[in-house]
Amino acid sequence: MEIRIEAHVAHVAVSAADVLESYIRSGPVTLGLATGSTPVPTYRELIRRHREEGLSFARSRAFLLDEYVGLARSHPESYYSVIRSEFVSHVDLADTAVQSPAGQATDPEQEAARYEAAIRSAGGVDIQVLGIGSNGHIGFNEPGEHLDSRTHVGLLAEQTRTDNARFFESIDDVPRRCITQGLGTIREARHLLLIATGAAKAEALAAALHGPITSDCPASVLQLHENVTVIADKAAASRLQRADCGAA
Ligand SMILES: N[C@@H]1[C@@H](O)[C@H](O)[C@@H](COP(=O)(O)O)O[C@@H]1O
Repeated sequence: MEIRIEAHVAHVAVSAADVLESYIRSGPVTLGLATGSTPVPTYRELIRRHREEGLSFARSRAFLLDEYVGLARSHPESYYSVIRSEFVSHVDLADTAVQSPAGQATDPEQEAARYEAAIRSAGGVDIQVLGIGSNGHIGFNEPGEHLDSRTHVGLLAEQTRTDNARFFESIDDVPRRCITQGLGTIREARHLLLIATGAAKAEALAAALHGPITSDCPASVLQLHENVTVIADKAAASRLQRADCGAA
């Protein structure tokens, strides 16, 4: 596992964009994209490189990690909409090349199985961007999730609904269910790129990287993967062990 600790969020974005750019330039690539606020500066940096440096996504395709159940795709907070407004619509990544679970499917369980199969038949994800929830979730795999789980319908933890209420008018508008790639699905990506910024992530990041591998902290499955890059700002890294901080 490589851990990079950067002084500022802007440096985190540059560092994460560097990792992604090396894949994007290398040929056809399948990106795993995350939503949430953490990767937004990284996406902005990639958009800048597209506009100013000719970075092309024409040979890329992408799968999203997760989606709320019950929100129409047209809802501004559906992850289908968010990834387009924050990233995809600003670069030459074809809209049809970006897949996500359909949160309004009449049978969400069947949709989860379809999405899992779609990722597999595309040959899997080359590089998966991940954020981390303040409770240690990745995707929407909440504490208690089986470490080998596949794409499934899940319930959002109350902590997650509280954290995400800022994107909605009130907490009552935050969906209670989701379709998320499972921890086993995420672990099959060939490279995991976890981005963490801000003091609110410090506890969860330390538990994920240094604590026991346990479903109490879903992000601890990163310790089971051979190719992981963690990029954090100083605030998020403040609880990491001294050796990691010294290596930065
Ligand atoms: N499902 C998403 C995750 O994919 C994201 O990584 C995490 C952290 O979000 P943020 O980056 O906004 O802190 O929670 C959200 O609910």
